[in-house]
Amino acid sequence: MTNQSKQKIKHAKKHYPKFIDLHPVAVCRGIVKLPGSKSISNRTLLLAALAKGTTVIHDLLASDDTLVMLMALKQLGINWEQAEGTQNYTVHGCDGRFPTHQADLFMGNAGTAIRPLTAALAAMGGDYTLHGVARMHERPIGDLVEALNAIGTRIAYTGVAGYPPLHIHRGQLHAQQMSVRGNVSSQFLTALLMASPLMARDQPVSINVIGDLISKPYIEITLNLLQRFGISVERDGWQSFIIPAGQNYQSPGTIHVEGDASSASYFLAAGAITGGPMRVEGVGKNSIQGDVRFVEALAQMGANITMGDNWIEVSSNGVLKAIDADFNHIPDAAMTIAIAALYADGPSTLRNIASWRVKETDRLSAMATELRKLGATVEEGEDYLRVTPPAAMQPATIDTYDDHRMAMCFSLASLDGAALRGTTVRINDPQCVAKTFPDYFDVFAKLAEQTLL
Ligand SMILES: O=C(O)C1=C[C@@H](OP(=O)(O)O)[C@@H](O)[C@H](O)C1
Ligand SMILES: C=C(OP(=O)(O)O)C(=O)O
Repeated sequence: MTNQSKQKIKHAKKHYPKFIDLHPVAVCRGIVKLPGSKSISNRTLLLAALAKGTTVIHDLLASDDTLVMLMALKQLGINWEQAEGTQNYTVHGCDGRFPTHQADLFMGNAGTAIRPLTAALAAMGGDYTLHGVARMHERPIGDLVEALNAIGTRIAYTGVAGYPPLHIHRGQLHAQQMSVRGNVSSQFLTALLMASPLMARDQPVSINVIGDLISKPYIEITLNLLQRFGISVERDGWQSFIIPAGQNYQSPGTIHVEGDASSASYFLAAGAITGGPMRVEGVGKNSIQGDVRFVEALAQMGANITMGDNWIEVSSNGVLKAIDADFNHIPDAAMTIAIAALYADGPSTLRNIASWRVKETDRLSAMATELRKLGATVEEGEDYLRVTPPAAMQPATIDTYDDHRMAMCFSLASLDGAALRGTTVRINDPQCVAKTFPDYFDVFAKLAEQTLL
């Protein structure tokens, strides 16, 4: 990426100070209009770029993760325009072949950008470099690279084997059957699925999943969007997928991005903790995002949930029950449950969340460290977390590890001042929320204001 485009991404960031102090808030009630889904935005951008025809995307997420995808597509020769003053974009598809065959692409820390782009670029072949922030170079990508190189692509590690940066050369595809491990990140399977139509010209492509697949609902998002762009996939459960030969990406014309269900979790939890009612608009019972199932966990904790096609509302009597559940299907929203657990009537256990260790930071370790600062007793297992709420929460300075979800989650420790359960929290380096929700703290503050009116 050129210095100029790096500059643009930097300027797009909302600038928060070095820390934000949040004082106890009594009740959180009101209505929040959600920003667009990160998972849907980045998939849609890439599919629109690969499609034949022009796609108009409504309500794309404005954030670091989508900016790196937009800038990468531009460098790859894709023309797109943003309608002034809106989050609506027109993307002119390349019909399966990027016009530019040489590029140096900065991927920030966006898993939804680097993984699918690696697969698509490797399938086409060329001379491409993909790199990101320091943490991106610690996030595994080896399972994806191995799956692709085994059928003839040429992806090389330019740093540490198994991790970005990567250099993609021109390979020679000699097989149509891929195998990929699914237990580190579902994004590897998503990436192969998205690149498969580029390989299935004359023969079908098959993908076998080796071992367990984590984060399964994200594969449903991928399959749903592939279908909207004209690609049908045959499947045998979560074990194997076949992309029939001769299908090309076709623009659906117009596509609308739902609100982000993971971002919804902070407000929904706020309603459950303080009583609410709290409503989010932009996702509802018709959502294609697995993270809407976050409300099942809140319901299990005793909250009341109502849902329309495009909204979700949470209220409660302010008493939350402890929970012991498997959160493999909603790894991102599960972090919000770890904070809701501070307000529960006993110890809560979050199971099957080993993938937390390879995300924006080691989230199991970070979460345990920061929850303890508030006075909670925390047991950190290899793949689980047990949180025992403190008798009274202690004021704390929370470190965020350049992880947007750490910053957003811990804002909830300030809630329920009415019941004297919330505390003053200082959130260090809050600008990290720019990854998926650049004005999160403004929206959070407005909610507290709405409540006071
Ligand atoms: O495909 C996606 O859009 C995502 C998949 C999940 O990652 P893993 O499959 O690595 O758990 C999730 O944590 C990430 O925020 C987004
Ligand atoms: C894990 C996350 O991001 P990424 O898409 O970079 O994997 C996340 O947003 O919580």
